[in-house]
Amino acid sequence: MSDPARSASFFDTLRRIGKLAAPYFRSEEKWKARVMLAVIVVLNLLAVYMLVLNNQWFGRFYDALQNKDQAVFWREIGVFCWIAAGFIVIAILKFYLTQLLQMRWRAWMTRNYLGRWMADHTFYRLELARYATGGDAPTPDNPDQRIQEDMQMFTDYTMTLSMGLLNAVVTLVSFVGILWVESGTASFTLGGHAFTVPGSMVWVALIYCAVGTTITHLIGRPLIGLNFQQQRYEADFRHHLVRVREYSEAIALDRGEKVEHGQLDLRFGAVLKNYLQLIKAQKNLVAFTASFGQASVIFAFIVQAPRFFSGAIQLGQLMQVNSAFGRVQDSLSWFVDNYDRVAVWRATSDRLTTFDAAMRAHADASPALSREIGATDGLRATELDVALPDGTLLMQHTALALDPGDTVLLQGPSGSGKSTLFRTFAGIWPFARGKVALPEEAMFIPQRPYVPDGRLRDALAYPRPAAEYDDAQLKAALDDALLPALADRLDDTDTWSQKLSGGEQQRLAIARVLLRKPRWLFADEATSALDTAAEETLYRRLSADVKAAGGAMVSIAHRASVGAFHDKRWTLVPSTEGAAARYTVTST
Ligand SMILES: Nc1ncnc2c1ncn2[C@@H]1O[C@H](COP(=O)(O)OP(=O)(O)OP(=O)(O)O)[C@@H](O)[C@H]1O
Repeated sequence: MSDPARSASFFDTLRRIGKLAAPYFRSEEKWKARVMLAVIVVLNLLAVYMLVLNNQWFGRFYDALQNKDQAVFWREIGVFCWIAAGFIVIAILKFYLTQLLQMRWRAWMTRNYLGRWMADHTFYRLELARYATGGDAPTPDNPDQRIQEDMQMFTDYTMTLSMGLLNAVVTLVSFVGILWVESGTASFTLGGHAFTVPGSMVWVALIYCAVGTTITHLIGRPLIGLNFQQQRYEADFRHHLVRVREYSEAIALDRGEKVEHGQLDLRFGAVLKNYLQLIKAQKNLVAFTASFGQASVIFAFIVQAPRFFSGAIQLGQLMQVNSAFGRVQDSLSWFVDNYDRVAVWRATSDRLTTFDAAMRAHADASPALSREIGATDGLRATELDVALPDGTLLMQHTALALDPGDTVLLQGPSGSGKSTLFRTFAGIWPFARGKVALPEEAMFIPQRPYVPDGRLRDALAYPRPAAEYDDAQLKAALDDALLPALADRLDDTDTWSQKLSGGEQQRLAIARVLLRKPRWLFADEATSALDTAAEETLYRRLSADVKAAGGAMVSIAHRASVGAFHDKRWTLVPSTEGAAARYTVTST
């Protein structure tokens, strides 16, 4: 995958961020969102106004001190209390509303992305697309991280950084005026010419911060790419940990701990290596920003010292200029202070942009396979081309038909594409072309059924709600699928995918079929883990059920005994040398 953080220009990134942020403010929640944002902006402006009041207060207060004017001193203490109270109320409101908006925004964005990811098999196809060649659509890694972490970071950073920038700009505008007036005119001679500079401290601040920003950018530039990589290494590490947990039994049986440990070490090593580089880059930046910050504490005093000691200005004015300089310098240093965060923000939004673009590309792609439901009495596949993600053709110009009452055994060598043909019929395989028509949606039993954790009745009814069936129906399905021992455990909650044996999970998948009673059934190695007697009982039942319902069944099975329960054969035969596709399908 390309690294957009490195290639995109700053304005390009801003455009991307705008594109990611805008949909929420145009969504069904737009009025709530816009009003909240407007209030937050007003609160930020008010906060700056309080700073201006505070600066003016500084002037009056220090003058009172210098003049030893007690009456003014106490009056100004009272004024300060009011300013401080306003400041506190604004700070609380600002914090609360900002967090609230951020949370709502994240919730909306997460739901929106989740909806798009789960729709139209996008979650499955994006995984497939990672191995595909030839497409120019971006291929995002670790969608889980993008949905769970990036969304939170994006909304957080967008809010805090944009409000911070707004604050900086408004503070700058407000205090530049004060600084201009209070810092007076500087006169100096250079090369025999006398110069007078109005608002001298404004220029000093500008030059000071321009130098600071440029140096920051030069020192901090590597952080953008490093942050981008860091998130990816962390996600890879986490992903591998999850895989070890999921396949714990298989790994333990294989004695694969050493290999997995090595793999985990490798991934964690990548995390650490990048992190070390990140720390080093950050250290340089911290060294500079800390020096820059410290220098600014005394910088204005040094520049103003001659005017103060010559008596041209009072202590109050000196303090006011110093505080105004501090504010101007603070705002101009926004970039210096936030470089780190801007780098993370940029990396996060780049990752979300890739994810968004991949989902869009998927949604916009017109499927090469036309799939029609309801227009025929049976399955009709015509001109069917099925390929692998890398473009290799498994079968070409294939025509297949399935009529009510048919029971077909799909045969062929391992890896020839039997399951892939099922995926094509199901409409989830994107590398297929041609036409498939079905009378209604069929039910598929995959090679490895998915058994969710939780209550047994939910796992049995999956993906339908368990409430659709009563206890008698659920128990009967378990009995008929040769799982009577589970019939009394409908309300038990467990990690079924780890507790049930392979054969029990296959029987649970068959129990689902018996419960749903589909007319059109595609079973992929549905009984491969069962003994022959159980296999015979279940196939006899399934075949009788679909025939009675006026439908049909296609099964993939390697065991010859299964053939007895099927009237027809579809066979994938290796093609002759030089043929475009690897296999040809014969129907007998
Ligand atoms: N997601 C994928 N990405 C790349 N190749 C894939 C993917 N899924 C399947 N394939 C490849 O497609 C080919 C056909 O796979 P498929 O599972 O359809 O074979 P099969 O005939 O059902 O095999 P078996 O009898 O062993 O189950 C195999 O070479 C497999 O490696």
